Amino acid sequence: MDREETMVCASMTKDPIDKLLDDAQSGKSLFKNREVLHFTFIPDVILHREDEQKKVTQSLLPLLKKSRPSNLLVYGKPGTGKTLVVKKVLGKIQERVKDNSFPIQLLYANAKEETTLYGLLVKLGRQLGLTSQKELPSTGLSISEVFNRIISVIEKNSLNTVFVIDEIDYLVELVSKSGKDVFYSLTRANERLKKGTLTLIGISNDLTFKERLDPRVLSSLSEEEVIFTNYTVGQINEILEERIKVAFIPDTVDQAALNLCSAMSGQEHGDARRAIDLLRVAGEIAEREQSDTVKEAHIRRASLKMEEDKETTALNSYPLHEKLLILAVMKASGNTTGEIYQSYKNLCKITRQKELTQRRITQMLSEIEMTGLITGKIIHQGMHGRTKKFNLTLNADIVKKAFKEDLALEDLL
Ligand SMILES: Nc1ncnc2c1ncn2[C@@H]1O[C@H](COP(=O)(O)OP(=O)(O)OP(=O)(O)O)[C@@H](O)[C@H]1O
Repeated sequence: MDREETMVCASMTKDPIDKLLDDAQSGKSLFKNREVLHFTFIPDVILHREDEQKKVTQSLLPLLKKSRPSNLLVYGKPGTGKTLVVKKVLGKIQERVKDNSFPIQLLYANAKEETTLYGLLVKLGRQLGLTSQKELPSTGLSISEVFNRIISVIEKNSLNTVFVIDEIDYLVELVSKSGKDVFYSLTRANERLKKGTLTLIGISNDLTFKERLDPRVLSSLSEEEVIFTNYTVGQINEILEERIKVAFIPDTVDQAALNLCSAMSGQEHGDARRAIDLLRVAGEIAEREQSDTVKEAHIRRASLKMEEDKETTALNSYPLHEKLLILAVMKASGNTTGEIYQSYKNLCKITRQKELTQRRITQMLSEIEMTGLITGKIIHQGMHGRTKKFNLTLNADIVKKAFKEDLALEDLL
């Protein structure tokens, strides 16, 4: 075997892990600084949000003058820069007041990440220094006691606190399960505080959530309001252009790819988060392929991948019987509720699960329908009344791939 043949042979037999690592080390990178594409990055310039930045700053100005600002409610569609603007304004204020006698303490929690109101309050309490289980146990106290302990620390240390609660609409759900009055108390905490202050900033992307609030809570939560409008496709394009300058090596993102990315993210309501995510994923795909630039095709593939990832996450988060039911829709001989139930019972038999009643399964089908993974249509059958027919909206391969990890479903895939 001559030298060339030996090399060809070696590259054919190369360990697949080594090959990938070698390619990554020797190959060119398209990114200059990948971190700036992460959603927590705060850019120097926030484009097209001049008005909103001014309003949020004005509303929080009293902090600079050592007094308490009004509670503030910020709302607008997802990815319109709400969190970014609030964090930037608060960061700048904190920078200016850190040496004076009115230091402010920022506390941040995302209500969507918590499953109980108790959990949310504990998260805030920990940031106030109630770090031990003795000071604030993770479970077991009444909600009002947790709240009292938070208020006591603020008072004892004369703290000027700003509670930022992102996705506050989820708090409404948490509150409806327990502690209605605590939400009210939180918005009115200042009336109770003899020393220190508490300002609440609520951020929401559900424009209808206000209608679900108790009017008393609403009036104190939204003493001031700032509404974030949607970005246009052109604005998204400019936001992306700025981000590309700091994230990518010059001239590595094709103009056509940039335009497509803005158009895809701007179509619905101008979601800057989606646009930046799409660009990041496309960049990773292009880099993996060792392409010289990010092209339109990479944006399209990134969009498909993100859609698939979202569906896979949704599918995996279902409990076992919902998963069985989705597979039953896929495998049923027809698509009426009766045929799907028959198919579901078969799958229960194979997996040795105790089947649920038809009534419960019909209800479950409607619940899954609401998430969009299946669609239902009522069919009128003349004198035989009417029936509902269900279809999967997803590609069957995505379902199989998602459920592959679930050992209980092994025999069905
Ligand atoms: N005007 C802008 N200039 C630069 N980047 C922006 C701008 N608006 C939003 N972004 C970026 O878009 C992403 C989403 O922004 P942000 O988290 O502020 O949105 P949001 O309105 O709070 O969304 P959600 O309601 O879903 O939490 C972040 O990465 C942010 O840096």
